[in-house]
Amino acid sequence: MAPTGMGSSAERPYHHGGGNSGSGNSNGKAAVVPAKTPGTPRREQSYRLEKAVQDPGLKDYRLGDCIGKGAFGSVYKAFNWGTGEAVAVKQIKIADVPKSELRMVEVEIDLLKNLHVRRTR
Ligand SMILES: Nc1ncnc2c1ncn2[C@@H]1O[C@H](COP(=O)(O)OP(=O)(O)OP(=O)(O)O)[C@@H](O)[C@H]1O
Repeated sequence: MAPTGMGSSAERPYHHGGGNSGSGNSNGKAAVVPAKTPGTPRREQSYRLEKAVQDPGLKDYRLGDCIGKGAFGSVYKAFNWGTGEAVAVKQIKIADVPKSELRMVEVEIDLLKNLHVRRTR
């Protein structure tokens, strides 16, 4: 995510929703969004063993288990040290994104930045 230790293939964090987490580097992007409400279908089991790269730009967050995978990235459980908020961090390896899809990824990131999901209980 995007969060961590990066060359051109590394991922840079890009986050929102609960904290002041730094800027990361310029090679990848990550988004931090509130975790979905309980009961939302997830694919947690299959990704338990995959570990997130703890990007310095996400120093305010502790990244945990991988809870899902999309076309270009992985989503991890995360915890905001400052607020105690549980969030989901999506890491996208920019090097893996075809140039023709980059714009779409940027649009998704903008959407996620403005997304605020509240727990219902
Ligand atoms: N905020 C969230 N809380 C909990 N789980 C999430 C959250 N966001 C994503 N996930 C999980 O991570 C998976 C991957 O999400 P991601 O947004 O990367 O891809 P997608 O939208 O499902 O697929 P694609 O990348 O093909 O569009 C989701 O299917 C879901 O299981």
